[in-house]
Parts: sequence; structure tokens; C-alpha cells
Amino acid sequence: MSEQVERGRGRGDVDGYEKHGGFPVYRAAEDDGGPDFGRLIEAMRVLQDAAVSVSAPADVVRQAAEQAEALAALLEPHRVPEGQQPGGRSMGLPGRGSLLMLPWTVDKFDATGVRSTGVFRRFHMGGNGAAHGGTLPLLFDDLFGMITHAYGRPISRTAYLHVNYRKITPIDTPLVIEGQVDRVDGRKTFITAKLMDAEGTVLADGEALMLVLLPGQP
Ligand SMILES: CCCCCCCCCCCC(=O)SCCNC(=O)CCNC(=O)[C@H](O)C(C)(C)COP(=O)(O)OP(=O)(O)OC[C@H]1O[C@@H](n2cnc3c(N)ncnc32)[C@H](O)[C@@H]1OP(=O)(O)O
Repeated sequence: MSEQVERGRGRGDVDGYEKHGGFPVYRAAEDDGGPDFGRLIEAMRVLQDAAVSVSAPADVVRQAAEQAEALAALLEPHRVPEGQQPGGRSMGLPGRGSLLMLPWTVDKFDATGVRSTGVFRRFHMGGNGAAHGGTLPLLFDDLFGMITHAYGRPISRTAYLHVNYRKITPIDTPLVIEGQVDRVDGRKTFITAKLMDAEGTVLADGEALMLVLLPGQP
């Protein structure tokens, strides 16, 4: 571990951790949305896998569309403002219960770094069995956000994010992504991470600059 990482441990390294610029302070959902929320989100992902991979008779497609519309209508009256919904705030669920985030599971989260494991699914596919290139920066960016948070930095936004695509990233294959803070310079947090397969082969690596928000910055 570098001296800079050691010095940066904990939340005392930067004044104003609780200020978060102009960003609201979000709390984790207390009960991961209740007993069936994770089930709903996983069923939605299975549905997304199906929706992008089936070629079904017209009658089946019509029935599926009607059922999807009925499900949306069931949920519609229960919309709440950002920060109150369990989606994205359920720390015990893959991808924190978000349908946007990769449905991965965090198995290390501390000041020395964050590691997460999971698969790219069929609905993440770009072509020829490989994950779509745009889904990798999403995975990296969310990891960089968590690394920044775990390191104790105030709420920061990504100023730049660079991904090197070293090898094809296969779908439906267990993978791991791991990264850490490399260097801190005032508002700047420099982070690197690697996406690897089960044998440790690097499929992609990335680096980012996260900037601590100033008071009032959204
Ligand atoms: C509970 C679970 C939690 C889980 C938490 C999970 C959270 C997920 C977080 C995801 C994070 C995101 O995706 S955030 C969404 C994507 N990012 C954004 O939308 C950011 C949009 N950009 C901005 O809002 C702005 O550009 C800011 C706030 C980032 C910076 O604006 P600013 O405050 O005016 O900064 P500025 O003066 O320009 O720059 C400050 C210093 O940084 C340098 N700098 C700025 N940009 C760059 C750049 N691209 N490349 C190099 N250097 C740069 C400048 O040269 C300067 O250096 P010097 O002259 O001082 O040396």
C-alpha cells in the first residue's frame, strides 16, 4: 500500500465529508426494499435477457407487451423522489438493486480498495458473445465511485474515465473487478482498476480522475 493511501485512510483526510458539495446525502435503504424487492429486480433482469434474445410468435409478443404494460401500470402510482426508492440504495442486493448498474456483488469495500464480482448478461451483449463496449465504463465508473466513498473522500464526480479494452469481455462468465486509490492531490483523487477473468487474465483496465465537489456543485 502506498504512503498516500495509508495517509488517506478514514474520513478525516478531507474537511467537509458531510457537506457533499451540492449533492444530497443519500442513505442506504434499511431493508433492501423488503422481502420481494430483490426478487422483482432479478425477475426484471431475466425479462430483459429474454426481451433481447427471443424471436417469438406475434401472439406471444402481444401477450408479453400487455403483461409488461400491466406491470408498469401497477408500479406507476408508487413513484417516489430520487433518494427514497430502494433501487440503487439496497446495499445487500446485486448492483444495489439498480437496473442500470451491473448486477454485481461487492466482496471487498475498504480504504485499500473495492472488489466486485459478477457476470455480464445477455442484455449487456454487444456482438459475438462479448459485452457491449459501453457497459464496461459503466462498471468502472460505479466502482470508482465506490472506491472514492470507501476511501473516505467527500462526494466526487468523474472528471475523466479511461478504459483500455485488452481482450474480449465474455458474457455469462464469472469475472472480477478490483481497484484502488493511487494518489490524492487536493480535490483530485486518481484511481485505477482492472477487470479480470477467473484465471486472472486482464480483460480491461481503467483509470479515472474524481473531483471533490465544491459547495453548491450539483
Ligand atoms: C453508499 C454507496 C456509494 C456508492 C457511490 C456510487 C457513486 C457513483 C459515482 C459515479 C460518478 C459519476 O459518474 S459522476 C457523473 C459523470 N461526471 C459528471 O457528470 C461530471 C461533470 N463535470 C463537472 O460537474 C465538473 O467538470 C466538475 C465538478 C467535475 C469539475 O468542475 P470544477 O469544479 O469547475 O473543476 P475545474 O476547476 O474545472 O477543475 C479542477 C481541477 O481538476 C482539473 N480537471 C478537471 N477536469 C479534468 C479532466 N477532464 N482531465 C484532467 N484534469 C481535469 C482541472 O485542470 C483543475 O486542476 P488544477 O488547475 O486545480 O490543477
